[in-house]
Amino acid sequence: MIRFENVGLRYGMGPEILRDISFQIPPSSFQFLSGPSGAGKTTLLRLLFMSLKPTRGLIQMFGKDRSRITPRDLPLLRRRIGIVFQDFRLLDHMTTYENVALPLRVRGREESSYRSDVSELLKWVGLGERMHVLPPVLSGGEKQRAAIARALIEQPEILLADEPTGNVDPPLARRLLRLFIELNRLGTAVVIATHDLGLMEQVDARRMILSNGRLDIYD
Ligand SMILES: Nc1ncnc2c1ncn2[C@@H]1O[C@H](COP(=O)(O)OP(=O)(O)OP(=O)(O)O)[C@@H](O)[C@H]1O
Repeated sequence: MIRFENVGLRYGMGPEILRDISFQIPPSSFQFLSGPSGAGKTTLLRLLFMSLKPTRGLIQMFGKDRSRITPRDLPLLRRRIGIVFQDFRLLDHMTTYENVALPLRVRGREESSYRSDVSELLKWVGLGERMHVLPPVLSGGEKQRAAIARALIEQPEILLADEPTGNVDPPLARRLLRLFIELNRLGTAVVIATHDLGLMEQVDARRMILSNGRLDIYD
């Protein structure tokens, strides 16, 4: 589904943040992406989301060569990727329901065609009672779950999550992890960037560890 070969990345004239990174993400796989602060986890997620281009190496996304993907191709390809950013990026003037429905509305879908899907998904992440409130009223964990629901509404083939348990207490972190595992069982590939060792110990999953620009993989 996704293949990186000898990928390198530097910002501007700075040092290479990622060096000779090679890995594949198979469909329906589950992996943690870890490493010390500043190791390049967010940078690698941005390469996977195609919001950055590598400075060298080969990336294939869904069988397409990244260097041949134009800005016009991006919206369609990105629909196959769900992403949860570290800072959630919810729109404060829209309700939780409207935030989650937004990707579908932007595509011109009629509300009647997706209303029940959005409600079901919000119930699945445990926000059934909170769907009509504005994000500023939500707790950190609720915002996190709203951002996850928004990333999932288009049924992506892969979910990328940047420190999804960064701002939540351990019971909620376990609950979010169960949600990701359940999603993965339903067939979605999952990449969770985290430096929470406790979280990683709870699942027997592939670990991709970044340090000093290099990537080690433990299957
Ligand atoms: N837009 C940018 N321009 C220049 N340097 C950047 C940019 N974004 C990130 N960096 C640098 O790249 C390195 C990797 O950053 P990145 O955010 O990918 O690390 P991270 O592993 O996600 O860190 P954390 O765990 O602290 O979130 C850091 O040294 C950072 O300062």
